[in-house]
Amino acid sequence: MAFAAKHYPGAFLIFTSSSSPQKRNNSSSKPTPRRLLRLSPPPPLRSSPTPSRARSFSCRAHGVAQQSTQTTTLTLRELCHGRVPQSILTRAEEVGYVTPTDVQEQSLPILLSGQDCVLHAQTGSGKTLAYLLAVFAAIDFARSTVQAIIIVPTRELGMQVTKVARMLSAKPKGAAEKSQKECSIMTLLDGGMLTRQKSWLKAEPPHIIIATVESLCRMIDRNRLKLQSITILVIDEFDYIFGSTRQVSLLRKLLTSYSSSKARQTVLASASIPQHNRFLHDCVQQKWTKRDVVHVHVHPVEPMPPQLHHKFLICTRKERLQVLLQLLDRDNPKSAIIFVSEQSEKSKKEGHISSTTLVYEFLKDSYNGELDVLVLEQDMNFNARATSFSEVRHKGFLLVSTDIASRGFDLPQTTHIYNFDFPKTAIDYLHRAGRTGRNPLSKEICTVTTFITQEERFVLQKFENELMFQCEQLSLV
Ligand SMILES: Nc1ncnc2c1ncn2[C@@H]1O[C@H](COP(=O)(O)OP(=O)(O)OP(=O)(O)O)[C@@H](O)[C@H]1O
Repeated sequence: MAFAAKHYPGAFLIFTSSSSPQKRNNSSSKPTPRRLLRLSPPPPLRSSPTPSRARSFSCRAHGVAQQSTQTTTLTLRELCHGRVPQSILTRAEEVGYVTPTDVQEQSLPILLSGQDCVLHAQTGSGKTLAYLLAVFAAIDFARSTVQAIIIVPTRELGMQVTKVARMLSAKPKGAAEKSQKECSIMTLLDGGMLTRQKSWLKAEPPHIIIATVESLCRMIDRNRLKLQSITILVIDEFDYIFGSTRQVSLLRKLLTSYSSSKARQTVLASASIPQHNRFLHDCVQQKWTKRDVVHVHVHPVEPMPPQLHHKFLICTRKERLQVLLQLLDRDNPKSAIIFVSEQSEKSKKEGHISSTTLVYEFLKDSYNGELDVLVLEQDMNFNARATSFSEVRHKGFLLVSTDIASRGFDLPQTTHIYNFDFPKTAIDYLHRAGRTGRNPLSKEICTVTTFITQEERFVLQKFENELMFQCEQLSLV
């Protein structure tokens, strides 16, 4: 750190700290990553007239000398002490959140100090709890104004985050009836007229709003909602929202015109940030965040959870359904998600059957009611989507889905992922694979199997290099 500060004043600083010895040992059997963590800081962005003061924290430097041997044995309660209300911490313990995960351990001191933060850590690593604790620390329950906004890319992720937030803000067991004012949480998600929310905003504004960017901006544009009192703005899966041409302009408005980065704490979370140095620079330049935004980058040389086993199988498209059935029989998954590609507009117009329907119908016939087969895709109406989403929550299932389920979906019982159709990009692979292995404190092995044609082997190899994992070939018997 001293070296970086001396040689690159005002540039990105990379801090390297080790995780606990136990956690380090877990990764010792992993294949050697093909890229090593760069320990020296990148050169300053000379083209930038405003030097960025963003800082990067990287923990668990893999395969390089450790600069620090610091280990944390603090519990979540100790990490949050004096910042997060006691009732929230008690609830967190009641639902089983006692030991912090790596990303929580690294980010909470920064988040709870009120600094802007880019949370960059593997899928299933516990980013949601980290930012929710920061939200609860930032709001004053006694004030009836909207103080926190959490932006999510999809309705399903919004429902999930709301569930966790409400679980944390519920009254702890045995707490006095009126120990403190309750935290109210409203959702503004796509689908529906949001009539109830309009009256709610008028009568007594909630403390926290969890919203998709389009629904939130619609409320602001119609003067139903003002953001002058917000103290914290979180954008979950922000790289996905920035990547959507429909949503990006609204997001920019939200970050700069509807509220100012100076007046709020801004937290951006994702497991994938392509060109993250460039992105941090943009955050400062575009005034999406304050200049001292911190980049908490956990496991930078291991973008995917270590407990995932990656396999691939070469077969023709015609063989795929039968091969899927064979694999399901052999793997006997507790629960599995089968990812298929979204049907193109052209294919719809030509009247072809979608991959989702094809696989769903096939599996339903094959299992004949023995196993719950569900489907989720963009084109379904919101009620049907909500039904599928709540049905998969509590039991074993086979969920056939497009990439709509690949971001943020937390179904910890999922033991297997099948890429029935090949993911378009390495980032898509990472997020699909990340729907399994979602118990950050467990070492249970979960499997990701990708069906490819001979021609697609080359592309999968590229994904392996980019995401630093190894894929084992399965053969057909
Ligand atoms: N401290 C903790 N102790 C035990 N379980 C935890 C802890 N923190 C989070 N979890 C659990 O880990 C799982 C994954 O957490 P979460 O959904 O926050 O991951 P994420 O980092 O947001 O992943 P993604 O990038 O895929 O959205 C959840 O089931 C959550 O309940």
